[in-house]
Order: sequence, then C-alpha cells, then structure tokens
Amino acid sequence: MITAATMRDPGAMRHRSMLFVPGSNASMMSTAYVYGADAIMFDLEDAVALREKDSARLMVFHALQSPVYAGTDTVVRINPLDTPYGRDDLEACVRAGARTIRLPKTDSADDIRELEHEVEDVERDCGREVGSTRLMAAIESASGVVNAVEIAQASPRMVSIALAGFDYVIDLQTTRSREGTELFYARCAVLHAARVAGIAAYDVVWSDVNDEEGFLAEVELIKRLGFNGKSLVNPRQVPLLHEAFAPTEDELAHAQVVVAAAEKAERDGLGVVSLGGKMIDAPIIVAARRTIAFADASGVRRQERHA
Ligand SMILES: CC(=O)SCCNC(=O)CCNC(=O)[C@H](O)C(C)(C)COP(=O)(O)OP(=O)(O)OC[C@H]1O[C@@H](n2cnc3c(N)ncnc32)[C@H](O)[C@@H]1OP(=O)(O)O
Ligand SMILES: O=C([O-])CC(=O)C(=O)O
Ligand SMILES: [Mg+2]
Repeated sequence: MITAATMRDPGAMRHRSMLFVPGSNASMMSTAYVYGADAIMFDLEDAVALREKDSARLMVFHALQSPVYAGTDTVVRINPLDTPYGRDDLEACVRAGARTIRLPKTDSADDIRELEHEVEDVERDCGREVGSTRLMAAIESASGVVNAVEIAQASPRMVSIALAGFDYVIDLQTTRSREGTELFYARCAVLHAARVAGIAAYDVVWSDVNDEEGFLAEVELIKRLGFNGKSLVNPRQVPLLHEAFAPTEDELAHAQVVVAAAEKAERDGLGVVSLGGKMIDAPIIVAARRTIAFADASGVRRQERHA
C-alpha cells in the first residue's frame, strides 16, 4: 500500500534548490548536474517551444536514464494533462524513472487525482513499482491558491507544492514587483497548505539572474516565512540560495548545545532543562534539531558539543 510515510523520505524535505533545465536544451541538460542543486527539474512545459515538444520529451527520456543523473533527485515538469502533450510527457517520464512529476497549473485536487491515476497505469504497464513515482503541484492561479490545502493532501504521493508566481500574477490581474507584495497571500496560503499536509513548500522563481541583491532579499523573506526552498532558473542562484539557508556557525553551535542539554536531561530523567538561565522546552529542541539538519544539508562543519 502507498502511504505518505513511504513516499516522503526526510531527504526530500531538506531540499532547498530545484533548478529548472529546459528539456529542449541538450547542452544545459548535459551539464546541469554539476551545479549542486538539490533537485534538477527538466522542463517540458513553458521553456519548450511547441515545435520542440516531441524532441524535448525524447531528450528528457534519455537524460533521466543517463548514469550522470543516477544519484540526482530528478523532477520533470510535464505539460498539463488537458494539452496534447501532457499524457505523452507523463508516460515517457514514468517509464524513464523520473523520481518526481511536477504538474504545472494545478487548480484543484481533482487535477492531482487524475495525475495519480494516470501515473499508476503507466507504472503497472512498464513494470515499475506502483507508488514509486512522487508528485508535486505548481500553484499558478487564484483557484489553485484557494484549493491549496486539498491539493496538497490529494495523494500520498505528494511530496511538495510550489508557488509559480509568473502565471499567478497574470491570473490575479497584476504584475510581479521586486518586493513581491502581490505574492504575500499566496505564499502564506501555499506554505500553510504544505504544513497541513506535511510536505515541502517551494517559492517562486526569480527571473532577473543578474539582480543578485533582489534575489537574496527574496530568499531572506521566504526563509523567514518558513519555505523549504525555491525553484531556480540559473546555476548562479544555487550557491546563493544554499548559503542564505545555511545556519551560521554560531547558530549551529547553539543548536548543538541545546540538543546536548536536552539529551542529558532525558538521560537524567528531568522534564525541564535550563541553559544559561533560559528554559529549553520542546519547540526550542525541535528548532535546534532543524538547524542541525539544515547545517548538515549545507555542509556547515559540526564540532563536538556537550551539555
Ligand atoms: C516562468 C517559468 O516557467 S520559469 C521555468 C522555465 N525557464 C527556464 O527553464 C529557464 C532556464 N534558464 C535559462 O534559460 C537561463 O539561465 C537564463 C535565460 C535565465 C539566463 O541565461 P544566461 O544569462 O545566458 O545564463 P548564464 O550566462 O548564467 O549561463 C552560464 C552557463 O550556465 C548554463 N545555464 C544557464 N542556465 C542554466 C540552467 N537552467 N540549467 C543548466 N545550465 C544553465 C549556460 O548554458 C551557460 O553554460 P556555458 O558557460 O557552458 O555556456
Ligand atoms: O513553476 C514555476 O516555478 C514557474 C512558473 O511556471 C511560473 O512562475 O508561472
Ligand atoms: Mg507557469
């Protein structure tokens, strides 16, 4: 039986970066794995021109099976199922062993249930383990935002949900600003939906790849809101994002001391711990463990700490 627990490995929740790579660009696809993104997302949707849809699908089919992507978390953004390309995209990607399918323009839980049904048919057909393909939804409309909780909970295969800001602002009848005021409600709604469902939340892409300052300001905002990470369009954004999400050495050192004190209290049979006169309770211990997990994902060096 497919359960949420079997689909969601804790590693997927620690992802910060999901790098878009146009499925029609052979040169980008052949090198994308070197940039250290937590997940590589081959795109068959809006980055691919209509006349290249079939050739891009074939290239992604081969890239997914290439040994260079064997150790990479691969995501494919297929075309919506109500387009002439969606079902062919899905079949090719599931057959080739994509770890996650990203459904763009998800407006309702029914979109995910339809996708799940189709994925299961292909898995059975090609002899892949039923349930081995994970799903994620990109929310790109007001309907999607309003239905975000049902979408996030629509299938045990769901591992994450992403806000897609460019199409969303068109639906909202506004434009994308540098500070992102127009995205605030949607960001909070998508994030809450992810947390209710126990899955990861990804923020919008930042398209002006030369505006490093604007990108970093947005990253600070989404980190503070609680997002797991962000969809990216350019390799230069990967280290910037990872660095911004990495705890400082001081934050890591404090988290380690908190966890060590909590573990000692548990061994000593004490319920409440005091650290430097401050009470350490359960939420603080959870936050400290989260900091350590982020530090591990970011490669921040740990030192032995004792209570
Ligand atoms: C709204 C949406 O739907 S967004 C999702 C769809 N869009 C995409 O997938 C866009 C992907 N990104 C890109 O095409 C490009 O990064 C752009 C157009 C944003 C910027 O292009 P440039 O300014 O030329 O990028 P830049 O100069 O940083 O490229 C440097 C190198 O990185 C490579 N590169 C750039 N973007 C990517 C990428 N997304 N994946 C892999 N490699 C990339 C380039 O091929 C180049 O390689 P080279 O040095 O071997 O020639
Ligand atoms: O899915 C994404 O992150 C990008 C996208 O399509 C959008 O912003 O409309
Ligand atoms: Mg879009």
